[in-house]
Amino acid sequence: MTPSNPNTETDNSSPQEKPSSRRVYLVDGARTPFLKARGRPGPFSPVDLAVQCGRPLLLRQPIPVDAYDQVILGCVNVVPSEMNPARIAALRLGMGEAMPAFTVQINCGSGMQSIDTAYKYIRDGDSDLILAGGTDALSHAPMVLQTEAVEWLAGLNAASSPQDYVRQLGQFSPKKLKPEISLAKGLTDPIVSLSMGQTAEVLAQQFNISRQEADEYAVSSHQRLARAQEEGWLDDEVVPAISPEGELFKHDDGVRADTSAEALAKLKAAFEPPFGQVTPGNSSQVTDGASWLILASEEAVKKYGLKPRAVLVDSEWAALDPKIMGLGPVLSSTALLKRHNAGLNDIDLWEINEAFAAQVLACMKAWADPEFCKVALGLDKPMGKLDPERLNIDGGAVAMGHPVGTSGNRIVLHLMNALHRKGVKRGIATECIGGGQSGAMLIEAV
Ligand SMILES: CC(=O)SCCNC(=O)CCNC(=O)[C@H](O)C(C)(C)COP(=O)(O)OP(=O)(O)OC[C@H]1O[C@@H](n2cnc3c(N)ncnc32)[C@H](O)[C@@H]1OP(=O)(O)O
Repeated sequence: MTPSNPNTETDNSSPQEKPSSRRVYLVDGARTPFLKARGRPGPFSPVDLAVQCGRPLLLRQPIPVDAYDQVILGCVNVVPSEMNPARIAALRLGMGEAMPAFTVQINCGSGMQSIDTAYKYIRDGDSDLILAGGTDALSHAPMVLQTEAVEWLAGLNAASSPQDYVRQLGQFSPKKLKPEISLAKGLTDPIVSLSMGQTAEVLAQQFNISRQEADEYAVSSHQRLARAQEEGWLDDEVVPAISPEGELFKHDDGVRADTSAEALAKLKAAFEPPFGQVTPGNSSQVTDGASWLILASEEAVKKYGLKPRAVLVDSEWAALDPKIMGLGPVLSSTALLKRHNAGLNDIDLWEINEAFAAQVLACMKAWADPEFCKVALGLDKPMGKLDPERLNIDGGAVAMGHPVGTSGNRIVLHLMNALHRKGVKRGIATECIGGGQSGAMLIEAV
């Protein structure tokens, strides 16, 4: 199974030929700690999370909060009490009644889509300052009644006589009231009827990824994140969150510094029991969290005396068979690399969102596979081996979790900070997207 969608064909124009008339800067960003969903609604709704990290971010920049042109927020699991969370967040952040704000949803790409939309508004001269983010509280994903239960309740409401009412009551069975968890539905592709975890199993098979390889990758994700927390490398990026009850959350709480390949080997397959490779230990965790980035034009940088951290150089989206959605990063980022005449290791740092350990490993193997590169990417020779020391250097979603509408934003935010810490220039952040899409962004530290 190899992608061959014409949308993945790269255009060979140089970056100068794109209509990029204005530079777009990434000025600053912040996120909440990522909090593991533990079977009941967590302390924060999607908007609460966005406000928790948005407020300190806005306060630490010398920009009046009403000077932004707009607010764009990715969110997958919008809760019914927070329709258009972007606008609610903007108002709760005190950005003023006149602040336009809209929400974008492209599954796991939502937090990156908000950045890309902001980038294009600024690049094309329509805006100068945009707050772009992502938020999701997966622990708040609603439980929904099955159609049978809804029909029964409708019948009860429509009863026109006491006899009708009693007859309808007689149709009741407790089984009807068993709720459907909307999250499990949302994480299943409706076109190919595979859960996201099953799509990772497809890739593990196709690229011969062993359980051990996936588990070892997962251990390294935990170790890298634990180290980054210990060394304070996330202190600029993660702002503490305080619940209405006064509980303080300071760190991503899914990390397990003490995990080991031996412990992971004991876990049962989560999606294809009993023989599948994908387990709770080598999957991204189901999590709540939010992230924001401030994007600005050169004019806004000068006007407010901002100190930008990176330039957003270029972005790319790709689409492919939903069954192999996890290979999306290979398509979108190879298109970026081609356009900028770069190889995998010409990029100093990579963030590939860790939907599943096997999925990230499949991307690496696809780039090294001559047949895949020929058929799917139109290349005479393979892209080669991406140096693992350049990839997800401070861990990823396997260790910290994956609030789906947020992660695309988080990886760009973290890449910007990691480029600075390491004193290097170019980075690509890329992610797969349920439904068979992918986004990639090339940024350069300034
Ligand atoms: C485009 C995209 O991005 S697609 C991706 C979208 N996101 C997803 O699909 C989410 C994927 N992940 C999931 O669905 C869930 O995490 C699942 C189903 C894999 C696992 O869910 P849960 O069973 O709730 O996981 P949980 O964290 O409780 O772990 C289950 C067990 O494994 C153990 N475990 C998990 N990780 C580790 C670890 N690193 N080390 C040791 N034990 C571990 C837990 O302790 C737990 O054991 P227990 O039952 O004895 O307490």
